[in-house]
Amino acid sequence: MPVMQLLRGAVKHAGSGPRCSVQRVISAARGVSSSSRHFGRTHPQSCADTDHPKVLITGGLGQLGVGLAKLLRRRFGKNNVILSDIRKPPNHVYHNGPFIFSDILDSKNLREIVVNNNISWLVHYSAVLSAVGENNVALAKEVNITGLHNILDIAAEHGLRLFVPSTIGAFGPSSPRDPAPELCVQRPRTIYGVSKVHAELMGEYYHHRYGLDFRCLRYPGIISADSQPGGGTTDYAVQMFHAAVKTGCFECNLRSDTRLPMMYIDDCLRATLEFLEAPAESLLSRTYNINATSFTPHDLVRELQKALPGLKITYNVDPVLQAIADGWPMALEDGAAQRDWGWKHEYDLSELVRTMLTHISTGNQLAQAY
Ligand SMILES: NC(=O)C1=CN([C@@H]2O[C@H](COP(=O)(O)OP(=O)(O)OC[C@H]3O[C@@H](n4cnc5c(N)ncnc54)[C@H](O)[C@@H]3O)[C@@H](O)[C@H]2O)C=CC1
Ligand SMILES: CC(=O)[C@H](N)C(=O)O
Repeated sequence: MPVMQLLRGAVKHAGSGPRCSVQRVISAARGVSSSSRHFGRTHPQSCADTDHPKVLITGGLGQLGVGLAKLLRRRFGKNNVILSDIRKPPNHVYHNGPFIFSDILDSKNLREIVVNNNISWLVHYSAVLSAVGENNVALAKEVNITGLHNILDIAAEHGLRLFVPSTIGAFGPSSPRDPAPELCVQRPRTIYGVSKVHAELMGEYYHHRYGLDFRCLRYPGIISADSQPGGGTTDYAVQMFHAAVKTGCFECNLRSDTRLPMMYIDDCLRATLEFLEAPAESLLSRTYNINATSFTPHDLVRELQKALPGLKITYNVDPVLQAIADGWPMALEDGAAQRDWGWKHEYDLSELVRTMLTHISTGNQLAQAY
């Protein structure tokens, strides 16, 4: 495909987009002049492959961002990974590496951050999750859809490698549930799910149309010990661990037989890094399922009671959350991720429970010691 034709397409796109200017695309195109780097169809390695990438993480103060920053900083160097969010970071985060304020709805500010810091990889974690989204649809639309549009445009203009997580919530009641394949009917009934299907499709469109190095993993519910979940349907599982250790009792808001795909945070973050580092030519797809374990509240209680026999659980089902969970898959089919970039999970339910209990108990002992 002649480069000029592609650039014309890019300029046309920029002119019609709400926040793109032709000037910016022309500047991007200048960087392309000797090859079809940014908007070409050749799907190039968009970061400096011989160097460490310079990574920006949006929404970095949520359940996943701080852990990912820690992992990426170990690999690429502390100053090459910038966390950002619209909230004030706790002291330990502030002192552990670069942090800046960034509202993804402010595309000018976002663009400045990308340019001034020479960003080459963007991990887009900002989002409003399923439970909060059903409570505030307008906010979910703004953050998950308008915010994503800003991110896509900036990533395409500046030739970034862009990672956007999707979720089990991108499937719905009419999707196959056990397991959900990579490609199937996706008709979610939450604004969160709809926005994530939109993100998958828009990212893939930008990849095919402009050569954006878009990468997307559908995460299961993530279980972590030292970061709190941000308002999702799978939050009960993380809360149950903390309550089990601290008080010995817990009221669960999902039915005891609700089976959902879950993953320990270390598996999730490792998957993200391995996928980000995978050579572009090995990726036959741009959106992959990843799977680890699946359990019900009842399974989790049984496993926890092996270590904490006195644990008492009651059920007070939230009908909104239950309806969401009932429309989600019980497991994800992740053969393509295994085949294309070598994905393999490490934590099954018993290993996950053992690790979580160790972390939470140690954290509590340390907290008591101070
Ligand atoms: N935690 C989980 O179980 C799963 C998470 N994911 C996805 O992974 C990503 C990260 O998830 P979590 O860390 O759990 O989310 P979270 O809800 O804990 O954190 C999201 C962060 O986004 C920030 N944010 C909200 N509005 C913003 C704005 N306008 N500008 C910049 N930041 C803004 C919030 O302040 C918050 O720190 C999300 O995209 C989520 O959909 C997908 C599947 C499972
Ligand atoms: C599975 C997710 O995407 C998230 N944890 C939620 O429950 O909304």
